[in-house]
Amino acid sequence: MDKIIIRGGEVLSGTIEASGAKNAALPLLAAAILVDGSVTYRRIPHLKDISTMMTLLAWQGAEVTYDDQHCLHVDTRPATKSEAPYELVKTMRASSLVLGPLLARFGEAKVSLPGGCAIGARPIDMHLKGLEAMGAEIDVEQGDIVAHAPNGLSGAHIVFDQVTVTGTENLMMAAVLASGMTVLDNSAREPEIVNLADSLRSLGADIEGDGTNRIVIQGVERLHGGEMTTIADRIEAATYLAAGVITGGDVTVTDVDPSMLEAFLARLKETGCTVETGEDYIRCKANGRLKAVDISTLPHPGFPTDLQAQFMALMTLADGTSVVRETIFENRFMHVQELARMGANIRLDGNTAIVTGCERLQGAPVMATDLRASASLVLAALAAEGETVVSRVYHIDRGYERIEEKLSKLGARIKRHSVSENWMQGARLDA
Ligand SMILES: CC(=O)N[C@H]1[C@@H](OP(=O)(O)OP(=O)(O)OC[C@H]2O[C@@H](n3ccc(=O)[nH]c3=O)[C@H](O)[C@@H]2O)O[C@H](CO)[C@@H](O)[C@@H]1O
Ligand SMILES: C=C(OP(=O)(O)O)C(=O)O
Repeated sequence: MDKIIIRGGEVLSGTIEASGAKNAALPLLAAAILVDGSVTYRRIPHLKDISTMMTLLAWQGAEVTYDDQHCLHVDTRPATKSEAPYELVKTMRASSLVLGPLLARFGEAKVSLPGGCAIGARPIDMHLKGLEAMGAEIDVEQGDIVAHAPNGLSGAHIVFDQVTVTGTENLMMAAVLASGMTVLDNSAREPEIVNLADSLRSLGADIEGDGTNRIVIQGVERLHGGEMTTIADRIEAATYLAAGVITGGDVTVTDVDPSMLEAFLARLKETGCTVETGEDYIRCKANGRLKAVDISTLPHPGFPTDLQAQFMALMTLADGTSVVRETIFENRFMHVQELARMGANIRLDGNTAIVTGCERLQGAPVMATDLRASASLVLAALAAEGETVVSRVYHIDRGYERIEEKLSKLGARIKRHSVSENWMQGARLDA
């Protein structure tokens, strides 16, 4: 288990490129199961969840080859297994994404249920209800979802009770090869869903309305091979912009479409930062102490839950009191206690955190508990006085490609140590 050591107090400035998005690349990779041909993937981030998905596809019998770190080829035509076993997918929440594609392709699937995680329950009942409406028979046996559609899937009208990102992706993929028309109402509108729909269309799928509440899919006989390119990781981009702002700096992230981050950038402007955007870049510059701003997480185009922890880190040093409301995940406040160890003043009340900005944070040993909670600790550490040691950084590695390298490029003093080394002796950055 690696640790990241940060000596705070450096003002970050400069320019970095956004990586491809984990949350877009995973559904694109799952979609390979539907394709009767070879798919070339571009801008695939080098992350643990991605290698888990590739291992799964290879285990099912697909040919998976790397061109370089960010480009790979997947051909699922040789695949014969319609399963996603626990041992292979237990660390990847997105394992449920292969359920729709496997069922569409093989008429059967056995997929290990994603467990709960630190941020809360991760139910998939709406995915299952949708697949049943399309003709599947589904049982849960010993932690696995066992699904059959011996006569194939048929189009259906599905109204989601609640906006679900993975649910929308799963049913959209299942519907692409189903017979007839599927209508998905109250669909999620995240940019990652548009990325998936665009990619599937380029391989022959008939999908309309992605990016809106209603998606209409007319099933087709087959998808042909081709290319899929992952969109920029908007959450990663926003995290680096926040790193600039929390240290009083000026950071530009390139290769990212700013329209994906409107809610976040609007709140950042309210804190008093200067935000400049171009077609494919975002620049944020701090102008003195941030002002406190309230946020409430919502499905896209609302403020993303995946940025709640990072925004809270900014608010720990803001002038005034901000109210942070989490409406998507009941337990996504694991960072609060760790931020408190660094001197933050945060009171929890149900799904709301009341953050009273303080003058300074102090470095401390802290523990990462989930992906974005870890990012918030890194942000706090960059602004804190002294040294912070963040342990359990495997959480960060699920979503941030080369984080030390990127932050170092912006001027941060950050280093990774593996516990196999004597990190207590070798870790200090003040040499
Ligand atoms: C709407 C939303 O912001 N979704 C976030 C969610 O996506 P993810 O796809 O993981 O989760 P969903 O969008 O499906 O879940 C949204 C909400 O619906 C509930 N639910 C979902 C499916 C289901 O069958 N039954 C059910 O009750 C969940 O408990 C949650 O409260 O986590 C990802 C990782 O942090 C984020 O990138 C997504 O932005
Ligand atoms: C929690 C996240 O991912 P996952 O759904 O893979 O757990 C995230 O991307 O913030």
